[in-house]
Amino acid sequence: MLVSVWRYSHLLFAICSSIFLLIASVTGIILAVEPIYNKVQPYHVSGADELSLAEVLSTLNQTHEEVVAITRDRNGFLKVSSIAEGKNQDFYVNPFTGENLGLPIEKKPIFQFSTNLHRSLFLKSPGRLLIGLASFFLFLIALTGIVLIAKRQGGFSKFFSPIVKENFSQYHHVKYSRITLIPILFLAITGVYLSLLRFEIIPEPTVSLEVDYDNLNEMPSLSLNDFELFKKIKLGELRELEYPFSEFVEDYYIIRLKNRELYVNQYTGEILAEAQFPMVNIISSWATVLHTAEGSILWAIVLGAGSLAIPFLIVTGFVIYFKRPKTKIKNKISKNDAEFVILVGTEGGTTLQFAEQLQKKLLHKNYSCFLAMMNDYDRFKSMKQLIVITATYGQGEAPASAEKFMQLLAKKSQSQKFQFATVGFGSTAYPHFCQFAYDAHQQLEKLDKATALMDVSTVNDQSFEAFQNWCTEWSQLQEMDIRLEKPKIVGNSLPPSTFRVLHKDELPSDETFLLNLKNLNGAKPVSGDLLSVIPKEGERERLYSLGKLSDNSLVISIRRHPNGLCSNYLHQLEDGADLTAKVVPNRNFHFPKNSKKTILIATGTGIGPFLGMIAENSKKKELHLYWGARTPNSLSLYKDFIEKSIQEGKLSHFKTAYSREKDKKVYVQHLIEKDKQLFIEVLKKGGTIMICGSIAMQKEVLQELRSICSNYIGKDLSHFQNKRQIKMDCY
Ligand SMILES: Cc1cc2nc3c(=O)[nH]c(=O)nc-3n(C[C@H](O)[C@H](O)[C@H](O)COP(=O)(O)O)c2cc1C
Repeated sequence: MLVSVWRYSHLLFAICSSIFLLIASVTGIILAVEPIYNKVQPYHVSGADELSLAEVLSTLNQTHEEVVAITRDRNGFLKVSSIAEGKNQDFYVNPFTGENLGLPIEKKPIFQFSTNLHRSLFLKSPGRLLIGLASFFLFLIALTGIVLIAKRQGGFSKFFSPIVKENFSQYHHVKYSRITLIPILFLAITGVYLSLLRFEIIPEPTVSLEVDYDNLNEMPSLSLNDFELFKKIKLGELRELEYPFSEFVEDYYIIRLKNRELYVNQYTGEILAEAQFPMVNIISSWATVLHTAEGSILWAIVLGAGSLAIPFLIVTGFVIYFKRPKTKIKNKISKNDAEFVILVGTEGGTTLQFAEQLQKKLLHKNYSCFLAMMNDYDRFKSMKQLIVITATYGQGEAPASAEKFMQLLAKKSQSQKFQFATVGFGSTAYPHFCQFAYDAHQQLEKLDKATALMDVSTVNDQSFEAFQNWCTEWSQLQEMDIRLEKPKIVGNSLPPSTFRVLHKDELPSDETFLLNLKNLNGAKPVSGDLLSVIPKEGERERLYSLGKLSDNSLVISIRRHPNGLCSNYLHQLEDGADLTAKVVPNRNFHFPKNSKKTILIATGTGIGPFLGMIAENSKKKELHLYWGARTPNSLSLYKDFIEKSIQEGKLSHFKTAYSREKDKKVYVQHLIEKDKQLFIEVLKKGGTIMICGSIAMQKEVLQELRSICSNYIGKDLSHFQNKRQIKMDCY
């Protein structure tokens, strides 16, 4: 079924029931305290459950005047009902000695109030019905939620794989719903069951036993201690025992155990009648225990946690929904009049905002442009150019608004020829980076009438820079000049800060330099974050990976391009000059705090963020650096730093691969192949591998890692990518 159907059902059920669920869960949290409060009362006598009924009854008969009934409650406390001096009395006893331990626990007013609100909202039957329905909705919410998590994680087998942190609400909504799923399901199912019982939709039969009064015997008259049955029944099995009403043989003991009821002759100890409780009664008893946690501190805590999670999940769920960018599309040109058709695949709505910028600019330049979701693929009579801009979800699957695209492509053929271009929005934090964009592109290539204008372009983490780069390339092919505006959604960078240039280190032969910067105000970046620089007003931003050498010293490693506007702008900055730039958080590429062993792989200027990570490795965790460059001369920029770090124990090993050494070309993937034992060990022990540099290198490295994983670990690389053991920042 379509993800959108599951998602809207999940939301609809939550909207219908949220108020009642909030009331039920808040009162549920209070009521989870009651069984704990009861259980800790001093009426428990350890070992008593092993006593036989015969032993307990003879002790009670000796110590108390006229016992009429005994009850063993779910806390394991034994309560005696007796008549003393003509008065009825209830009290707890020590089953070994018969000692009176105290009066029955009285329900506290707060628990009484919460119980009434929890069960019926103080509205009697209509209230009970509403709460019953809310439980049913909770069950449906949990079911649809399970499917949504499975779809999000890429299948039921990956249900508990680590979650990529997109934002607070989304991350914690999934995280806590997974943890509390079991108690929530139990609460929902047992809640529905108890409501059905209450409304007698599930009838609870009563057991009726028949005694053969014509054959009652008073002989042989035995003492209680000699009743075979009473010697066999342990106190732990007992629920309730009623004494005979009188001394007439027609009156008998009534005994209720966990699963059956018995009548027993008061003189001979013979069983007069016996019946198993019907299955419904046993299920009802379990449903009550599971719903109320009576008698179990542990289960009360588990249910309390489940109740506590419900308001949290309701709030974060609504935040996710309301924060979602709007996905309504406005078109001035009809689909059959447009030469340019932009189709969007989105789930969270952000990709649409990028596409809207492109549509806006095309319309502004008087090109006829139509924008729609990929699920609205149709015959577009005037289309000359198709632009597919799509996110990827699950494990490389289509987002909600593109789920029908592949089928529609096959169904609705265009009558004219057209060109197409595909842009994938995704995140390298996921194993199948932009997979759906590649799949859609491949499918389009198969159409007779369609010709690909360019290869698939990818945009990592909604990078406006990457999208703008694609747009520049695409518009040049159209002989247009399009400069996009940043969509509002791309606002997660911090406000601009001023950075003072402390020092510049240069290697002219490699056209590479290092800039040491000091942040004069504002942002506190972490190594791996990005520095966004706009070299000239109106120009697009360029991003550089930051390394944090100390609180006062940041570093970026830059390759100077002959006509590169930004690299030349940065290059001409002298020591002491100020630079205005923004820090863009890049949380998927921060140094993993909990990884005991980490391998860093970089080529060229990709080493920049790693310099910071090494400098910050004051705990001297095992850290390996693999670095690829053209010649050994390229190392001179970093040599001193690396040697010092090795001496200080901040870097464990350093290995280089040079691609332009006389007769042997070595690339980082060759080093990985050679050192595969280390890579196997790091992956197996939960360590992390971080990759920074060119996309081409990333491809080769991933290929090498993939074969190590399948040949030597017996697992797919995606297993480790899912566990966030592979982190990448490649460009
Ligand atoms: C549950 C989930 C699964 C994702 N799976 C992938 C994936 O397999 N490959 C990928 O490149 N990106 C994946 N992403 C990242 C999204 O494609 C990316 O954040 C995109 O910009 C979202 O665009 P949208 O807001 O238009 O839906 C996933 C995101 C989420 C929340």
